[in-house]
Amino acid sequence: MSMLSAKTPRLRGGSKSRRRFTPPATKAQAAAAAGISPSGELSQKLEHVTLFSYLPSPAAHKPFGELLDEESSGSAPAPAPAPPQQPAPMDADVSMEDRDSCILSQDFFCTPDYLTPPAPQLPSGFDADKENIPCPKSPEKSVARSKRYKRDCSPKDQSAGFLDSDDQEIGYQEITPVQFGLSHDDSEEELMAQPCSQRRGSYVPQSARVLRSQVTPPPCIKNPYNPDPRIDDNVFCVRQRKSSGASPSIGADGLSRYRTDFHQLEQIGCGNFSVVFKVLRRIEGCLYAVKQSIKQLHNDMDRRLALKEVHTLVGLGNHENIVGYFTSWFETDKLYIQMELCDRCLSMNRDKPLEFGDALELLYQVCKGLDFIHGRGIAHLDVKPDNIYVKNGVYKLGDFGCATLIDRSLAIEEGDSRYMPPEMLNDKYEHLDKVDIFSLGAAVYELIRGTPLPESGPQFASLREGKISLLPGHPMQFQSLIKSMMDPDPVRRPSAKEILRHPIFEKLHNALAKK
Ligand SMILES: Nc1ncnc2c1ncn2[C@@H]1O[C@H](COP(=O)(O)OP(=O)(O)OP(=O)(O)O)[C@@H](O)[C@H]1O
Ligand SMILES: [Mg+2]
Repeated sequence: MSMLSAKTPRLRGGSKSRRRFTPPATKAQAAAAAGISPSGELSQKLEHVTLFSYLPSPAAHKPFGELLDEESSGSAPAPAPAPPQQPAPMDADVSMEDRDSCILSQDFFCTPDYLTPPAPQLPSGFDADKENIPCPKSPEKSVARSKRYKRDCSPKDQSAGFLDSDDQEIGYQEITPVQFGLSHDDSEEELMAQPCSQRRGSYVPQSARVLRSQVTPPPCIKNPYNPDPRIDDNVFCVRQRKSSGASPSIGADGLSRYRTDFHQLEQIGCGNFSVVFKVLRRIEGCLYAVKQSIKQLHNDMDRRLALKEVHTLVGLGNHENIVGYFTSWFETDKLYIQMELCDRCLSMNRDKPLEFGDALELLYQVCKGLDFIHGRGIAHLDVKPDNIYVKNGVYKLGDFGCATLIDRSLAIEEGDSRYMPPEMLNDKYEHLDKVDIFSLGAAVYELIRGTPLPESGPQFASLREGKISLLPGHPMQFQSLIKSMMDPDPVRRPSAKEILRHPIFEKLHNALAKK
């Protein structure tokens, strides 16, 4: 009986859905690795975050709204008598979680959202009836990576995608965003400022708003050692219309780090969870890609899930065939990841089938990337043309949002079902490295044929039974390699290392050796 007939393949809300599986026996380890335990990674990975223990006063634990109530009514209840000194709770996990959430909501996300006003702005005729006091809206719960939807975010629709996401946050937070002085390279900030300036009940003090309106982001500085022809020289000519005073430090006091450090050029991509922009780092005069989460990450769990990608990239280190990582930070409840800028991803120009030479090169280089990550005990789990980028002819694996440990000690999140092997559909996770091999085989197969892989139906099933159509114009040796990568049995699929040693790459090896 084939693996597929053992269990009907499930469709997960379309090809883009992801499922999360946490092995019951390893949940505690997963939590520890996610930084929930006292020895978790979070404190080590985020340079500016210190997860030390605050010993907050009872007031410090009060919800923001309650503190506002007390201040505004001027009748803060007398503080409760100090409780007798209690020994620290024995449940280390619980206490650590408390401490984390305390830090995460203040120190960690040092953004305008968390500025505490000197007094709330109450409507006139306030009658001291507490129930009538306007409070900030409660955050809506969101799940970082479970609700997948793909918005129309073609690179042409750049501003729409960006403003749309910002509108959401403005609408929800009722906060005046950073308003830089408007210079002609900042039309986007100008647009952001408009709806907010008309809002009532902002929780940002007037003085802070005035200060921000006088701040202009630092200019972009040309780097003479990096004459990048992709950068339009006009970017460097933008003059500051207003003086910002000590502009280099403005990122630290709640002002936008993104806008302070980067000049946004254009949107270059969009996934189910993120929008990616081509940016110029002002101080360096160099181009980067900055990936910004679409959804606001309101709660700790969302933020930890989003950080998985960052932690994987940091854990992996550098490799030519893995997209380069620089830094990351949270801002307005979104995660920003600064990465190496690539020219495009492979799903662009998909209408033109990949030629044999290019397919071979692609297979070889991505296998080198996979061999590197598998060697470090990590599986990508979302290998597909969308997540393979090209830069100067070099193929790079990106989007580590689904990556996990091969030993299954972390939660497993499935990637795009079009490239998913049969064992994943049957909840068999014993050979996670071979999941990547199947997905790469399927991606190359799709790119060679030039037609999208099915999301369901008989063709979807037969591909997972090892029945792949002939690829005219491609050597049989190559076709059988692709077929072996898509073998229904993960054990029979070659490893990345074995693929790299395949005789078909001999010519490539020789060419490389001659260089
Ligand atoms: N470093 C980069 N350089 C150039 N383009 C990039 C880069 N990173 C991402 N992109 C583009 O942005 C798109 C979306 O990025 P990414 O896949 O990381 O987002 P995602 O929301 O995690 O996607 P998914 O829907 O696959 O989960 C990519 O398909 C690619 O076109
Ligand atoms: Mg992606």
